[in-house]
Amino acid sequence: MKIFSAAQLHEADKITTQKHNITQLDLMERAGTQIFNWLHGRMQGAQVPVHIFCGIGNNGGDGLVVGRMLHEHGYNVKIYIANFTDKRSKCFLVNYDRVKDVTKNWPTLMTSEEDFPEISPEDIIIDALFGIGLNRPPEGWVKKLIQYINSTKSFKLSIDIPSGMYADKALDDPEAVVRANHTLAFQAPKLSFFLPETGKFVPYFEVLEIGLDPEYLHTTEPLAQIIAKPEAQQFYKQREKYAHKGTYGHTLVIAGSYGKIGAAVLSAKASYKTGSGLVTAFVPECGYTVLQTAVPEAMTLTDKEDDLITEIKLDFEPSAIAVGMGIGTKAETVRALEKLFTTTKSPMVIDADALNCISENKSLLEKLPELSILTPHPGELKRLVGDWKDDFEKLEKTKAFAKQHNVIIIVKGANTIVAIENRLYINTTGNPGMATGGSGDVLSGMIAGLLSQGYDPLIASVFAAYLHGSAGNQATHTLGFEALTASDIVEHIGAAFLELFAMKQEEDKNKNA
Ligand SMILES: NC(=O)C1=CN([C@@H]2O[C@H](COP(=O)(O)OP(=O)(O)OC[C@H]3O[C@@H](n4cnc5c(N)ncnc54)[C@H](O)[C@@H]3O)[C@@H](O)[C@H]2O)[C@@H](O)CC1
Ligand SMILES: Nc1ncnc2c1ncn2[C@@H]1O[C@H](COP(=O)(O)OP(=O)(O)O)[C@@H](O)[C@H]1O
Ligand SMILES: [K+]
Repeated sequence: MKIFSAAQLHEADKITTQKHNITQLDLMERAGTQIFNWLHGRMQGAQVPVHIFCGIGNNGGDGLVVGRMLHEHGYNVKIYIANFTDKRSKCFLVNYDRVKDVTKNWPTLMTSEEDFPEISPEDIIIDALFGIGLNRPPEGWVKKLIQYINSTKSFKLSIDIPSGMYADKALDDPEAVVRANHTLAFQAPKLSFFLPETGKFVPYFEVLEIGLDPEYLHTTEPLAQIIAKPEAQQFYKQREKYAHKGTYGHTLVIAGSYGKIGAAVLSAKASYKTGSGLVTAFVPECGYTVLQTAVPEAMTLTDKEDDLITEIKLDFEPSAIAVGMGIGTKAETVRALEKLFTTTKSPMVIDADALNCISENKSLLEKLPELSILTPHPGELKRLVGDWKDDFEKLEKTKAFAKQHNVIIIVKGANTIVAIENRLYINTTGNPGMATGGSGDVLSGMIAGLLSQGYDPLIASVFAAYLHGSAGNQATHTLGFEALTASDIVEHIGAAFLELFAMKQEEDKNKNA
């Protein structure tokens, strides 16, 4: 699914009305009807008071359509207009009159704090104050209205976007955003829903199709793409009946130092669990017995040094490499990395301390093989690309860096984001239980495992991020969040693959019935 900017959505709106011979008003009616259907399906006529707060733009217009329909279906609905200016949109005005025609009363106009209505905790609030047309932070009594709405215990449903938030830029005032329990977004989610500073205002959302011109949506380069199950299913490559272990590549995991050999264990296991045919771990001498015991399936090569990696000597050509987990940043290790970068032809995942080595020795950047996959968490990213003022600037800097150095960057976090050239892919799986030591090591092993099987670097990145989050989700079914560890993510990689097609099997069964 694609994510569009506010400007693109307004353009889609315009093109849809021109090409499909419908009016803006028809589109608003469709949008309002979708919201009404959503509510009606859940409320089934319940007489819970519904308070709809409308602004004076098209978001307010949507609120008026919903209010009229709720009234027509016998609901207990009250409509308020936050009349912060007289410059009302045309469609707003038509629907304002339609409400009067149906209810025989004008909606309640609010022009100051004195007009705020009483709201009981069990009432429902619909927030139609501002949509994607917000162009400055809400101020004065309108900000107070938002704070008043937030102070109630009522269930709050935002139309299109929580009022006070922008679709594609940073928040001006976090005190002036509706704290929606749920958001119903038209046609596509907004980029701000997925970034830590703004996403916290959108704990749950659903997308409602309103039939915008498919050609425009299909051909327009989006701000970002969402990777959910339908996309992930398309990435999967079926294993062949006559395959042998050589068919699925030989992954090399270069990881560990004294006290951090576990990083190599997790990564090597994750590569195998993701389907790599063979896995070799390259570790300092002190890791030999640990590896051979903890991952008997893996072959182990060791450095000549006991407690760190100083020279990577191999007796085979790996089909993919994951390097950096727990290796430290000592000068000898940096030299070993430099040699690896300049001599290897294998696709590579560069993680953790290898990234820190690069940050401290920027000349290494020029030596990175094309389309290497860098997997920084936010701290490592900052050291690579410099500080940012907000999440949106972080993404811009990340894209610029990826383009300049011809690499893929995986920005890890609650919504892991993959950047390549000017494009962004946003992962949708994962949970806060995965904020636990070693879970990143598992991800690098998984990416390398997919690379080894011949997945191209971009697909390996987005697919591994998806499967990693999905494995974490599967693990929570029996463990919850707190008890989840990186090893549990590894143990549930199989379940993540199975889950990928669980629905499909159900559908096939139904088809055959
Ligand atoms: N293609 C689409 O996406 C469609 C969008 N529709 C709705 O239209 C919305 C966008 O409508 P609009 O562009 O009219 O914008 P909004 O309804 O978001 O409101 C913008 C209005 O509020 C004013 N305003 C902005 N910031 C303000 C502030 N801080 N204080 C006071 N006034 C402020 C603006 O000057 C403008 O008059 C969408 O979010 C959606 O709800 C639907 O009606 C139909 C189709
Ligand atoms: N709140 C969260 N929701 C979803 N995924 C998360 C969350 N926190 C962390 N993760 C995932 O866990 C991994 C953590 O990686 P990292 O910080 O490198 O851990 P470590 O260095 O301990 O291996 C990343 O893949 C990240 O996306
Ligand atoms: K809104």
